[in-house]
Amino acid sequence: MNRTIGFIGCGNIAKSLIAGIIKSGVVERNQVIASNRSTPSLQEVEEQYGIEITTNNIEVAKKADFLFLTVTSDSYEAVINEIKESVQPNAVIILVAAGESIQKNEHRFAKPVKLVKAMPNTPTMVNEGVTGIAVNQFVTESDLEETKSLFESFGRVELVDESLMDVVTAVGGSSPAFTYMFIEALADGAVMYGMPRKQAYVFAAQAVLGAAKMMLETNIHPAELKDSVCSPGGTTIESVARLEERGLRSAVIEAVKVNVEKAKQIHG
Ligand SMILES: NC(=O)C1=CN([C@@H]2O[C@H](COP(=O)(O)OP(=O)(O)OC[C@H]3O[C@@H](n4cnc5c(N)ncnc54)[C@H](O)[C@@H]3O)[C@@H](O)[C@H]2O)C=CC1
Ligand SMILES: O=C(O)[C@@H]1CCC=N1
Repeated sequence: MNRTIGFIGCGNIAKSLIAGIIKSGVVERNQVIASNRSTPSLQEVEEQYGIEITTNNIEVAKKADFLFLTVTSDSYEAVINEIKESVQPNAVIILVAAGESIQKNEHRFAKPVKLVKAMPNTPTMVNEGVTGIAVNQFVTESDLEETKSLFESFGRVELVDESLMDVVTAVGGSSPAFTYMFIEALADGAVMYGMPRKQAYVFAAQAVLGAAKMMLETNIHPAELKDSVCSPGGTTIESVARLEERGLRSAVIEAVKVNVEKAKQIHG
């Protein structure tokens, strides 16, 4: 891709996206530039990925064909006011922050700009991301194709109606955190019975990875896949019954609910 990719804000999600982009080879290292308020995270990405770094947001805005706004939502207004006169007229600006809508940010730019609302997740770093995207009316078909191939270079992409973006935040953006909690708990159980912790993490993480892959590759309903693990009179159904008793499913559904409510609060 003969494009410059810019990041304003170089925290956790920017670092995951930069890793995904560089590892995929979709652009060369010298086609990626990132800015941040402070330097430690910039030095980290410079050392690890050899990209260009700066503490000057305007420099990034001037250079970027694809401009990721990877600061948290409380900095959006200030950052947009700082850069809005410097962005390239044809730049595609990618809003990554939870609760930041296309409409709110069109008002901030106060001129026609190509806006993409994107909600990625950190597994982007290892080429297994999932990103939901929605676009405004100034994004052309070819911009959309390029944007999709950028995100596809490090994972899956789903085009969604913007009204579903807070749900994407919960089920795609935040859910790796819930999954790590599940993996950790599974490993804790194994450690309780004497398994070395390192080995317990291998079993727990690989089982989660394998189960997810099996579902995506076979398209079999998760209930059917679960049933095929539960041998009659066996061990698994004992655990399934206990997880139901302790409300695993309703706890997870509640987790999605509070996530969506929080995003709505950020919308204002
Ligand atoms: N962490 C994640 O897994 C995901 C995060 N997001 C969204 O991305 C946004 C950023 O999240 P994180 O990366 O987790 O936060 P973070 O706190 O790790 O990164 C934000 C970075 O922006 C920098 N920053 C703040 N104000 C700035 C300014 N005026 N100019 C330049 N840099 C500035 C901070 O120094 C920090 O390094 C959030 O709004 C979040 O909703 C979206 C998807 C996944
Ligand atoms: O915690 C957050 O607000 C962001 C959104 C998705 C993942 N992290």
